[in-house]
Amino acid sequence: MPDITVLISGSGSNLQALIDAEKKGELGGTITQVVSSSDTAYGLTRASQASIGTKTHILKNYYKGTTKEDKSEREARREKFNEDLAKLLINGDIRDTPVDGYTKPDLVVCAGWMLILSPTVLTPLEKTGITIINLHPALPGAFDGTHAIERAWKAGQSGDITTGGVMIHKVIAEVDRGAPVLVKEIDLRKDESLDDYETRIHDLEHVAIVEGTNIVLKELAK
Ligand SMILES: Nc1nc2c(c(=O)[nH]1)N[C@@H](CN(C=O)c1ccc(C(=O)N[C@@H](CCC(=O)O)C(=O)O)cc1)CN2
Ligand SMILES: NCC(=O)N[C@@H]1O[C@H](COP(=O)([O-])[O-])[C@@H](O)[C@H]1O
Repeated sequence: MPDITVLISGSGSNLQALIDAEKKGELGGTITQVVSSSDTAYGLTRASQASIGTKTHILKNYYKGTTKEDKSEREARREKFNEDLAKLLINGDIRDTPVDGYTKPDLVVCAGWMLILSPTVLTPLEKTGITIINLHPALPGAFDGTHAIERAWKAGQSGDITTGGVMIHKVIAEVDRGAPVLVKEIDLRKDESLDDYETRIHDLEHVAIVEGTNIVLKELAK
């Protein structure tokens, strides 16, 4: 079975959907590690409870000793963060050679990973044959980036759009513009609260993340 690494930054409810699918024999791969950009992410607890190995890779640790005004220094630190993330995923640690016993993933799933992956990450992974996909809580070409759920809801309430949704897409340098793997639409309802819309979106995500991951895993098996 293909090995999967899941990238998270927060609650990990989509990671939990993948864990639950694997437990039920409904996931075409094995989640072998979870990498979090936050050391307080509840998703780390979910992974540990499922006996999945976890690692953290935290940008603020690279920024230590700098301030927001140190823009060029922080850009350099972020590049180092990205270089090390690529090594972490490929080698199992931020070293240059593979860790004994570590198996690199076939697929990386961004499930609420809230950092832009630069070419410094994407290029080495592509060269190593690792596919990366992402879950985004909006439709292709709409509301790229962060806070997409609230932005779509506001557009629905103002009547600008009548359909929202989620997608699983391949990850490329251009954020949220990679080829869609799976798109699921829902209606936007006038006078629906943001909380209620968000609940419907999350429910849809938990189906889409499993379905979309399985679609890609089937592609990889060809
Ligand atoms: N190169 C790519 N990287 C990532 C993609 C992608 O499609 N291409 N998808 C994202 C996930 N995501 C939306 O689905 C997303 C997450 C975060 C951001 C963003 O602007 N992050 C900021 C920090 C924001 C914050 O701290 O609140 C940043 O990285 O500086 C945009 C889109 C995963 N990465
Ligand atoms: N642009 C990326 C983005 O907004 N991702 C969103 O982060 C949440 C993670 O939830 P989770 O940690 O409970 O899985 C999900 O709603 C996901 O769509």
